[in-house]
Amino acid sequence: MQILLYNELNPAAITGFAKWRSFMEADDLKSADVKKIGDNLYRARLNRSDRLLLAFYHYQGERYALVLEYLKSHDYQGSRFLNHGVVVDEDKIPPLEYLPEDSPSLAYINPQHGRFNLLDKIISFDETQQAVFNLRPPMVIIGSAGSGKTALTLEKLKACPGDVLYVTLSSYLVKNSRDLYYAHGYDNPQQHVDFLSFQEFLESIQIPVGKPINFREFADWFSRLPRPAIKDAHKLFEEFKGVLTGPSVETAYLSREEYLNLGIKQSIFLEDERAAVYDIFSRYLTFLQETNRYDSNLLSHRYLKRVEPRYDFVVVDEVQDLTNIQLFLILKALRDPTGFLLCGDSNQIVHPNFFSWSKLKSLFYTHGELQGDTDLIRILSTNYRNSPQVTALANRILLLKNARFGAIDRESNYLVHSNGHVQGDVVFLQDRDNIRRELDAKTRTSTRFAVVVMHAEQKAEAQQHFNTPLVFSIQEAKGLEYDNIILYNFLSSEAKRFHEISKGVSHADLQQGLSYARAKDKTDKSLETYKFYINALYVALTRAVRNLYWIEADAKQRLLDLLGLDNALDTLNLDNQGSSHADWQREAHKLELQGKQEQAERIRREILQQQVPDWEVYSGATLDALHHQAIQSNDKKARLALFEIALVYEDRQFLHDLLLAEFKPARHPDNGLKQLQQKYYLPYQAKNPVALRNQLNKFGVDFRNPFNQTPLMVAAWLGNSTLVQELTERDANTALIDNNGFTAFQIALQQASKDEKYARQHLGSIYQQLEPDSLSIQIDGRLLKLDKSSMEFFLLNLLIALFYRIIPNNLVKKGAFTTQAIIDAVEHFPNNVLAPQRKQRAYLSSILSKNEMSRVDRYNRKLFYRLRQGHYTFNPTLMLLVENNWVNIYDLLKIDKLAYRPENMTTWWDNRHQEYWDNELAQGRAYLYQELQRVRTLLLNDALAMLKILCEQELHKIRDN
Ligand SMILES: Nc1ncnc2c1ncn2[C@@H]1O[C@H](COP(=O)(O)OP(=O)(O)OP(=O)(O)O)[C@@H](O)[C@H]1O
Repeated sequence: MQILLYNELNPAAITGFAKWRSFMEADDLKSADVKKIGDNLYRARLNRSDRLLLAFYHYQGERYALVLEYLKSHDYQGSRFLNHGVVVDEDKIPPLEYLPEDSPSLAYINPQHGRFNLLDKIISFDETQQAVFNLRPPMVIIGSAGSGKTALTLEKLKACPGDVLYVTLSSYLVKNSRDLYYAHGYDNPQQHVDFLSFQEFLESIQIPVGKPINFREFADWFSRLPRPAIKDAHKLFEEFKGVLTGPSVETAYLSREEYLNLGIKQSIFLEDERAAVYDIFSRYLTFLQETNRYDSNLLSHRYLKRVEPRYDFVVVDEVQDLTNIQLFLILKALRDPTGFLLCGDSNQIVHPNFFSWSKLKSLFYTHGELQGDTDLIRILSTNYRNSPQVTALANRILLLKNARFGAIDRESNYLVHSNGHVQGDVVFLQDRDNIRRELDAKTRTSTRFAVVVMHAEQKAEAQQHFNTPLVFSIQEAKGLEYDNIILYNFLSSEAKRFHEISKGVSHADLQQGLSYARAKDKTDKSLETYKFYINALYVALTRAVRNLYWIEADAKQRLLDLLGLDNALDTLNLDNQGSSHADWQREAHKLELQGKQEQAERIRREILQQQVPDWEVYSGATLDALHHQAIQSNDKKARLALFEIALVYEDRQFLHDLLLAEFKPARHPDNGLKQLQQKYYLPYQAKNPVALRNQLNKFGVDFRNPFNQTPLMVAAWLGNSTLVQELTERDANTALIDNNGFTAFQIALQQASKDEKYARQHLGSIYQQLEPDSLSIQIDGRLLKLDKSSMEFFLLNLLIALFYRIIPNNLVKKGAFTTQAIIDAVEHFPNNVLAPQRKQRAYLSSILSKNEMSRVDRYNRKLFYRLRQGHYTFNPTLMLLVENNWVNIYDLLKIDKLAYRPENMTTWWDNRHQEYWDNELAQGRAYLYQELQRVRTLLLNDALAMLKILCEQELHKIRDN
């Protein structure tokens, strides 16, 4: 057997490793003392106290033992791979006698290299990947889709200490990469990583005023222009982004003269159209201003003055999707201008954005600190995702592109080898009724088949034949992957253009391989547009992991022949393909995260047949209306509803109002609670929650009950870990809030802080599922993402959860949150939720004071305001991103709702001495309001004074000139 070692392990530091290794290599399991402790997880004994964790795999007939972790002194508790709290009773486990027969196989193992890397899965880098991994930044990694760029960059990122940024355009990719980085409990105290979308990166410099403009809004505005000389909104939008505002880093946008003088290959519009384009562009600038929208290129240019160097290392993924100015802005955030790694694939550009690797290089040499001929670029050419059959076809497209247009630059000039661990097929089909019917009938309910067309307008036609909700235009398909892709009339819809593209190219040209030569016709004005069509085709078919079903009405097109597709089948026989309800729910969720709302909604409507509940959900305005109706008019139904809400949210004011209105049940909240349980919450406590599952299927996983709670919130409230698990598997949204402003996670923290049994028995098993990845906050007008791995994330969530419970009783003494209150709240939290060192008084006090808003500290998140010594409340200017809206913390948590709970009283509705305490608390609340207002005024005055100084400086400058 062969032994591979996790790349972060140092064998020299593992006592007894060499001896143990020799036992394993000789397949002597007995001497190596191996015992199975989990799913493909084994422990081996090195000596009396130290252990190794391993897993077995095979690859190409060979067996491998992969050493994952070195556990000193039986430290199973500290393992990344074991559930915290797990007890491994070694004496009770028999030693392993034979190697497991069913060990999983790996897609690839590099026999030259005794190491492996680990993200969500084991990765053994091939020689090229390994060579890149060993390089020092700066570097640029180019590779086809599925060549391991993201995997490699993330591994590279882990090796960089300090403040690190991972940034890319798509927020879905950001989430994915973040999950890969933290997979299997990865933790690196040497670095602080921000995972940001480009939009978030802009917001982290300063939250812009207004909203970013998107194509839909642009097209809407454009359609209202009186008789514009240019008709194509999409093309214009691309020109504005890619030509007028994107490329230059010196000016925000090209002047009319500069634009009119652009070379023939620098614009997608002909010379005689450009004056009209510029006229529309001028109006576009006014439109942006008038509607409070911003263009991210123009904003990037403005932010060049504002961005500060704050990162030691930056990774930019999918760099080809960014414009020069956007990239330039990102790199200006570097402390050392050479600390970057960019990766991308110019063949995947489906916008005419004039990107080329050589232009990118010149950006660094002209504006960056790079000198001479630093060899920045590395190419990855093995594909680990697509089947060899799909890769072979993709390669022919690259050859054709090269033969027709020449190399755009040397760096885009490479073919791809398939790793070949998945096999598939390319099936070329005639566009006939029987074929479409067969495909539709067999695949319409499968999440593994998607239809791709060239233009958005073609989707309607495709949808007449294919009933799957998974129909995408090429713009939408970018970044997606499916086992099977149906390419529908991709060429026939643009037959003329593809005919142009294939003109003058022969089979012999494609035999010659790639050559680095310029395009045959240098004045070819349509090059950039054609490049878009050929790239679109490349992107479309590389979405197929295994099989491609390519249907064309005109199967005799020259380009098809060049690709070796000369014999279209006119019959097809497929096996029935179908996916489960849960698969479709997951698919809808995934598409939603990727911003593909249209397809996600179709899945929900047509496949999941989701409905909107027929009951009223009370929150915000509907709750106010209910209150009015219940109290002002003698409406029994409304009174009962308000009573139930009072019980759910422990709202003393509502209860009080109902008592005054002589609603009798309000005198006996305990009876009311019992009925409430029966009426609403029993399904959540059932062992086999059939009724609840029916509701989930009917209304979706995040439906709201009348009290504005989602099923996940209720499950968290009850501490029902089986249900939390089931809901998380159905992708329940952890970011939603109830009427208290609490997420399911905060509800669990609140319960655990007041109930020892809950904390000990339930919190540990639901915590990770409920915990959102991060919390976005706004401080000093800038976005900050508090990652869940940080203590600030934990503390802020905890204090939000404790707000209504802790603050009132302290406020009557003019106090707020104290370290002691936090210690009491987390006392029974298990160690996997909060490590013992994080429960220590000194540590908790240091986190509170480090994040006090006036404290000078590089990592101060300014979360808290010190009301008096040892007493903290939230910074009054703190904003949180809640359900996609920025909300001030004191609009989320309402000071008016604070209610005093005397310690000697057993229930929250006990109203003895209420008047006295209400009075006391009213004074406390007035004090808190006053204090917060004072802080806001101080900050405002400071800001005004600063503004005055800046204005005066500017005035002086103007006068001096
Ligand atoms: N050496 C390897 N051995 C096995 N699997 C690998 C290897 N390198 C990459 N992979 C896997 O191949 C898949 C594609 O990798 P990755 O997503 O990093 O590619 P990419 O180049 O970023 O693709 P895209 O441009 O489409 O985003 C991933 O599942 C990754 O784990």
